[in-house]
Amino acid sequence: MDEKLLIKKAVKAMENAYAPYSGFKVGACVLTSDGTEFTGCNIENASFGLTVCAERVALFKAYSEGKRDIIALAVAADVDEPVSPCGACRQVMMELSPDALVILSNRDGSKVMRTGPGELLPYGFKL
Ligand SMILES: O=c1ccn([C@H]2C[C@H](O)[C@@H](CO)O2)c(=O)[nH]1
Ligand SMILES: [Zn+2]
Repeated sequence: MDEKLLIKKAVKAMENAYAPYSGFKVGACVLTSDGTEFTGCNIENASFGLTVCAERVALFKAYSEGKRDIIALAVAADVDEPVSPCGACRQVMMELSPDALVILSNRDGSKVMRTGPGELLPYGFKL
């Protein structure tokens, strides 16, 4: 797996962020076991609670195309330090991509953290 390339794609997806309210742009790129990639960006709404994060957009795109075997998820935001996913995305990652390598990046891939859903959400809720 080319982690650098996956980060690059997350950084690129950030450009499509629709974030007129927060100004906080995020991009994501999911990689599945057959090599397919799905990008995502955050999409905000005037009714703030309807906002969807970049991570969930990318994960939902993969699932909606029948690709569930997610091996990696790169996330990048337009900030100096690697982005930290919100609690909702951690919960979704735990269920939809439990074994994925999660790569968190800053705006240009110069600072990166490697983690996973289990580490991001210890004792996460399960049914
Ligand atoms: O990991 C994160 C953190 C935040 N956001 C989005 C949600 C909202 O549009 C904006 C500010 O919270 O950033 C993401 O997409 N992913
Ligand atoms: Zn989120």
